Amino acid sequence: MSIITFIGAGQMASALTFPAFENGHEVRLVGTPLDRDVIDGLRKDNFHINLKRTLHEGIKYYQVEEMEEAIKGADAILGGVSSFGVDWFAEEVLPKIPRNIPLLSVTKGMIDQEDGSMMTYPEFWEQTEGGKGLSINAIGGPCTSYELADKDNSCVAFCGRNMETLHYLKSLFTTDYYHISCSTDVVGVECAVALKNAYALGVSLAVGLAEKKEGIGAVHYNSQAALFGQGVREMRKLLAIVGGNDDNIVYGAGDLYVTVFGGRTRKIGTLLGRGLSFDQAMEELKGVTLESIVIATRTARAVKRLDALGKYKKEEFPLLMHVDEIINQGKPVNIPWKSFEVEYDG
Ligand SMILES: NC(=O)C1=CN([C@@H]2O[C@H](COP(=O)(O)OP(=O)(O)OC[C@H]3O[C@@H](n4cnc5c(N)ncnc54)[C@H](OP(=O)(O)O)[C@@H]3O)[C@@H](O)[C@H]2O)C=CC1
Ligand SMILES: O=C(CO)COP(=O)(O)O
Repeated sequence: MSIITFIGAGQMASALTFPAFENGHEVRLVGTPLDRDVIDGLRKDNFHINLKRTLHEGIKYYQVEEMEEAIKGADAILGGVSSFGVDWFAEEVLPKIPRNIPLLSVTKGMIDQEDGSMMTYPEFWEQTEGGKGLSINAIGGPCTSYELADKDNSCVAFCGRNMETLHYLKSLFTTDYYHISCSTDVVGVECAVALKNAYALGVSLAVGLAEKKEGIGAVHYNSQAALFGQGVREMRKLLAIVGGNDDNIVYGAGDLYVTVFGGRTRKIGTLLGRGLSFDQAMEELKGVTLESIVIATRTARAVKRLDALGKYKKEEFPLLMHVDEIINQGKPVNIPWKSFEVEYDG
């Protein structure tokens, strides 16, 4: 038995308590300063108010002030914040983690740099004062939290610098429904699964466009599939730009699929497609975790920098550029269908 301390009681970290606890490990779940009500609720009856699932009896719950006690004696740390908690995690959590135990993070996203390159969150954390010398690993791949809690079969990737550490982390979480590949291509896995959030917004515009035309509930798959295909094409190019292995497109495309059908990102794309302005859509979705806005903005900024430096042409990313126009310039949805046409002679 190992002791695993989960920091951040969001939906995904809480869902991951299922495989960990079922493997016989001691599970300690620590809330962030924003998770107070979540932890209070869990202490009462094990019900997670956001995940809407009852966690296993026997999990230990901690408020943020009790974090150090929860870390004491732990064999591994699971980081559960979203992109919005990345700085808090760097400042308040990383310095408290003993250097001899590994961190596994669920956070999906990347940070754009001045030179147009993109940095993964593990790389970012490794460079912070508190992250120096820590083994920082991450989870990517298609897996929505509530379906993991319901034990639907999921295939994900754990990535990090050291294969032995990844094998250890895998041994903690692997079950007959949670299937884990391991990869030392951190930038490849992380880039693929971060980008899917930007493109999931793009694909779900078609969901809203169909509803705008024919009423709520109307569905058309041709347009969704066209945007899905274009999204995969642009993701592959971006994967090549960051130097990730092309095979990671499996995690990116799989994650795009699950997010379009079951993710929160679908909600914003749908509202925009129906004709709401970006501000109206954001107002309607107040309180929902929407990382797609952050990653689409950052990736588009990186592409525009690369274009300005003469390294790549932004016209090669028409879907990303349109998503960026919608969310950052208040432009209406007007999918650039013709720019998706290509010629291949050869
Ligand atoms: N949900 C899913 O199905 C999946 C999610 N992921 C990834 O996991 C990560 C977490 O997602 P998920 O659990 O769903 O998100 P949630 O919004 O449920 O949880 C996010 C966590 O981060 C905390 N947090 C948010 N903002 C801050 C902040 N400013 N300072 C400190 N803590 C903060 C949250 O506190 P609070 O809840 O109070 O806001 C919560 O503990 C994301 O990067 C997501 O992409 C990966 C796979 C699947
Ligand atoms: O990452 C996810 C599934 O793998 C969840 O996506 P959302 O953040 O859109 O819910």
